[in-house]
Amino acid sequence: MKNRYYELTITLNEQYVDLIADFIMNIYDEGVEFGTDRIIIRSESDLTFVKDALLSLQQDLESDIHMDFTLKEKENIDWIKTYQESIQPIEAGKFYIFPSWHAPKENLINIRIDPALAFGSGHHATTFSCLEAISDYIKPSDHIIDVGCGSGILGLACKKLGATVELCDTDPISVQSCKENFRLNEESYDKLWEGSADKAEGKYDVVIANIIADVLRFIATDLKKVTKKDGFLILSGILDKKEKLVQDSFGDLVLEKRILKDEWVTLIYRKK
Ligand SMILES: C[S@@+](CC[C@H](N)C(=O)[O-])C[C@H]1O[C@@H](n2cnc3c(N)ncnc32)[C@H](O)[C@@H]1O
Repeated sequence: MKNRYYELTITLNEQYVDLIADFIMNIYDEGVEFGTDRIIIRSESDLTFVKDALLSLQQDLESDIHMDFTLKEKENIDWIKTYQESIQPIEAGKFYIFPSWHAPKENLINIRIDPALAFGSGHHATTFSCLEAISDYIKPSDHIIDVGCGSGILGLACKKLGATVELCDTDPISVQSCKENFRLNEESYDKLWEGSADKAEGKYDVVIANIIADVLRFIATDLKKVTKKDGFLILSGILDKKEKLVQDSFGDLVLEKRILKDEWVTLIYRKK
């Protein structure tokens, strides 16, 4: 891609737009945009030849077609590069989350996630706090479930710490994205399904659910049921104004830790 491009604007009477457009398309057919009283052509090559051809057409026709020309040289923006530069890697707890176009980092546990349709790039406060909690709470011997896995980032983090990992999500796009991210990171999960915690068959040392407060309340019984005695629940996605409601639903457990980041709360419970 060149650093600059040319933009030729031809302003003319509306009734001649089609006629001149046909002529232009015969000599140049890339990057042509039509308006009611103007035609704009963009190219990385100099467009003076199009302007000259139109001037000589005007003379040959000896008609009253009047055209004004503006030929400008403009800066070319590499939108892909600009977009990629806007997605920066992050460090959360023991983890370094980075997109493919960045290099991994030494001395941290690397997780490669490319932005996609599923939630979970690590940039949101809820995912970030969960990654911190995972850094502190997950042991290699743990069997965990990531309920509402999105991109699979939290399950991947647990897998990288040596845990046995199951994941689920009610959204099929998330399930697909989770599969792709495990493949991208050359890791394998132990189980993955479309659906929620009610379809889980086992009991887990740690249950992780970063879902909004109302859903956490709705599936509270299932989340508690699949947690082993003395196991932990890492609950996130809770807006501070909804925290009390979630605490009410999980009041029969022991609240071990509370993390607040921006207006998002993460609660870590232990089942008695
Ligand atoms: C905020 S995202 C979290 C994604 C990822 N775990 C993270 O921490 O970045 C919440 C995910 O939960 C899923 N979800 C919503 N309701 C659910 C439910 N009842 N059971 C399982 N997953 C659910 C959504 O489809 C979404 O992918």
